[in-house]
Formats: sequence, structure tokens, C-alpha cells
Amino acid sequence: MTASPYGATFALLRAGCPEPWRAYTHHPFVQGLGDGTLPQASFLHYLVQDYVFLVHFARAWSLGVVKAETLDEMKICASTVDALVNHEMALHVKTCAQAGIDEATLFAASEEFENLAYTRYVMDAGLQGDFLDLMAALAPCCFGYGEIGARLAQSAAPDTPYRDWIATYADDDYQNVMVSVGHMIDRAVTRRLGGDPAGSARWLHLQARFTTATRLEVAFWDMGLRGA
Ligand SMILES: Cc1ncc(CO)c(N)n1
Repeated sequence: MTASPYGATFALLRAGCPEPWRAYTHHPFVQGLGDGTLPQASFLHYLVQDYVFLVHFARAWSLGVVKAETLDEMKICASTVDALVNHEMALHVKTCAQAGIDEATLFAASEEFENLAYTRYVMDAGLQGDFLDLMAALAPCCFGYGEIGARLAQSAAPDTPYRDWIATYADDDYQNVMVSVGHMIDRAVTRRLGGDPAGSARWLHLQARFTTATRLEVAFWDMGLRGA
């Protein structure tokens, strides 16, 4: 199993679904962001949907505050909500404004089914289960974009028009939040499952949450490529 800067729990869950993980993080949409061949219409379609995704994703992270058992867990969840609504979404607002799409239009955009399925799946994982069920469903979004951003920052074509997007996820701001989220998840797992989480009765269920969310990420990129 390969280690990850985002912690041991994530490394274990990622190793539990290698094929879906590869399909997500090396999707043709991602390759197109890196080499600049992604059509602008596909990118904008994705970005409008992703704005709405982040609204519901921030609601799911807010549920983390509700389900937390420690102040440490509450603080990390609250700062992730802040990072999403006050920082990451600024990319969406700025890029869409340049294309003539204002924020009210973004907020009112009607959700594609892939988008709806993903965010409500994550929310339900948290409502039905406990803090770990919620974190298992939230993890692929966080760490997948972290991996993609870091990789594209190294390998992208210098003239790709998607530099701002890549920088948002490659920047220390995003990477540092993800490292602190990953280590908080490790502590949360140890607290609830002990030192051998993969040997616990709950592990297969948590892995299934993570794998399903990863497959929903693949569907989200497919939706972007399909266009409006
Ligand atoms: C679909 C999706 N997954 C993950 C992220 C990262 O926050 C995002 N912005 N959108």
C-alpha cells in the first residue's frame, strides 16, 4: 500500500478500490484540464454544476460539526466549511463571471442527476450513520482533488487555459486543509475503531461508502464531458 500525505485511513481506503480510484483521478476530463484540450463549454458546464455541488458539500461538512464527538473534529469540520464557501467557491464565481455567468445564476442552476445523486448520497451517509460513515463518503472528494491538483501542477501544459483551476487545488491553502482533514480522520478512526481499523467489523461498510463516492466522482466528470 502506498502512503499518502492525507493520512493512513485514506491510504487504506484508496488501496481498497484501485480501479475506481484510477478512473476518477485519471479521467479524460482531468487529462483535458492538464493538456488544455478540454472544450471550454464542457469546463463551464462542469463548473456551474460544481458550484451547486459545493453548496451541498458544505452542508454535508456542516453535518460533521453536528456528528462530531470532540472539539478537534468540530474545528476541522467548521474550517472545511469555511474553506469551501469562502475560498474554493471564489474560483467558480470568478471564472464564471469572466464567461458572463453571474452568481445568482450559479446558485439557481438546476442540478444534473449525477450531481444530485452524489451530494445527497454523501448527506444520507452522514444522516444514517455516524461521523466515520460521513467522513468515508466525504473523503474521495477532498483527497482526489488534492491528488489531481498536485499532479497537474507538475505535469500540466504551460499554456493550458485551466491554470487557475489547477492552482486552486495545488495551492498550499487547499493542500494544508486536506492534510489536516486527513489527520483528523486518522484520529477519529483510532478513537472509534482502535489501532487495527481494517480488522474491525465496520470496515467493509466504510470501504463501500468510500468506493461508492469515488464512483460518483467518475460519473461527475462524465457529466462534465457530456456537456449541457
Ligand atoms: C465533484 C467535486 N468533487 C470534489 C471537489 C473538491 O472540493 C469538488 N469541487 N467537486
